[in-house]
Amino acid sequence: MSAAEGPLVVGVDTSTQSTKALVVDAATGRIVASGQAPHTVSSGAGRESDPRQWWEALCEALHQCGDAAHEAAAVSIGGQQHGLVTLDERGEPVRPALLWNDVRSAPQARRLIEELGGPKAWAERTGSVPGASFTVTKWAWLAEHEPEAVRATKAVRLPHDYLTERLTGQGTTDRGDASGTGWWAAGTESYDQETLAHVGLDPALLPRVVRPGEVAGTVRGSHELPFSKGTLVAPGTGDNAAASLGLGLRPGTPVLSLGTSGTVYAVSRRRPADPTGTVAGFADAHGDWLPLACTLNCTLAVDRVAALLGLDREAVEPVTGVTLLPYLDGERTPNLPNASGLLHGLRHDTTGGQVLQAAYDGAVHSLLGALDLVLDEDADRSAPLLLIGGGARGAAWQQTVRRLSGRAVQVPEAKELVALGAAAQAAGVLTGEDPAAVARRWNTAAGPVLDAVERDEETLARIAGVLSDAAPLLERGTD
Ligand SMILES: Nc1ncnc2c1ncn2[C@@H]1O[C@H](COP(=O)(O)OP(=O)(O)O)[C@@H](O)[C@H]1O
Ligand SMILES: O=C(CO)[C@@H](O)[C@H](O)COP(=O)(O)O
Repeated sequence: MSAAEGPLVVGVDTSTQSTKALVVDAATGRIVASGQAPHTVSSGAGRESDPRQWWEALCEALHQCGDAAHEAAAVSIGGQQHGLVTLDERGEPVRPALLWNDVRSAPQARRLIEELGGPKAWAERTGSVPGASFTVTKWAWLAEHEPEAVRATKAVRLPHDYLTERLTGQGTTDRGDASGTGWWAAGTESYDQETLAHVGLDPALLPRVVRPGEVAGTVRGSHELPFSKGTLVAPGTGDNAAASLGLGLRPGTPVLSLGTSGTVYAVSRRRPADPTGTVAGFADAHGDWLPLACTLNCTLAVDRVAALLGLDREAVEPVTGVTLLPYLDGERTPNLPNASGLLHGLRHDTTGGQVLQAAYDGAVHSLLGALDLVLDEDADRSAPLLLIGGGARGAAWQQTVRRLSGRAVQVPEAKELVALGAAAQAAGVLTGEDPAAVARRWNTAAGPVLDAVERDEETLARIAGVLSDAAPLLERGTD
């Protein structure tokens, strides 16, 4: 391994299933060392994780990076969005964090939309119509179901804030992650006092919103971490905003991310406000906007179907009449929080491989339905879709996206774009450079382009038909 040409920076991705850390040469983008450690998520009624596990996973991932992490001059954390972290007066979690894919707060979401002016008013004020993923609905759920936990809460954080604060000792967040709470006003770029008062959350419990490019703090002395005391800490951001930095995205280029969540998004110069709620009007970590649609069921749901069938995830066969809506966790796009998975069209000659392909088709259909909605009128609709996230490595995912989108697909060779985006942000606070320009200099989006194929309109129409016909069942759920 040759010596680094520039200072070293650390980028972290603390997502739903694991925490990954990269030590990167800020001059070239070369990955000098990496580490990864898993987390557990509860199953059953909700989706929860103990934030202390994220910290332990961060320490483990950094230790795997060895001496390189110790030499780093700056660090930044990208993390799963929306999760509600409640801390007591000692900074310890009051209870496990409620995660983005916990749909128990769907009734609170409906109620808050109604009580605070309806969907259009919400979209104009906060950029988004909140669904069960948004932090504000989780806080309302907690107030209703565990008032003692709310009373014990002395600080409210998002997942990336929690880890950043454990590094610096200061409560901070950034505009990208704050925009997914539902209590951040997109027009004024500040906490929305009316919403906070309505849900009984004291603004003093919230972190300071650090500006893009500003230093959030420095690493305080810690025996657990390989960092040197005084290492700069960048603002960090939500994982989708971090990946958009990591790709060096310019406005109008579409991204499709296949991880625990499926997301489709693009950077925009215009502040989004979609009153249908399909597109969340997030801020990015850069000063622009990140209109985004998200599904709850992506790689984990399809892997679960493969496991049920006893098949390898690549063992797909072409489908004719089978439809599978893989809404194992309920769904957010379309907004069906009570839904469960639905299989239609089974015949004696249907094979397991066809059922598996139908699961991929169902997962991708939801994302592609939102693709045009996240793009500005002036976006280039023939540009290749950038395909990222763990699923982008899989041939079945790649072929399904190609066939159902009818677009060329580019698969960046860089695997960890969230962690790379965080590293680019860390490099930015160190050198004063624009982090997206850092990522472009690192050439992170480079990768093979798979040509466009004819769009499979028949499959898209069949899935849309089943979705529409099954609406009452999907809305009702199984309880
Ligand atoms: N080679 C592969 N082919 C298809 N899917 C893969 C491959 N490698 C990883 N995955 C999927 O990627 C997922 C993890 O993706 P990742 O983007 O890291 O998730 P998250 O950020 O939500 O924790 C796993 O659920 C797994 O199904
Ligand atoms: O809720 C959203 C976006 O709004 C999700 O994209 C989460 O941010 C979780 O991301 P992954 O763990 O799937 O990367």
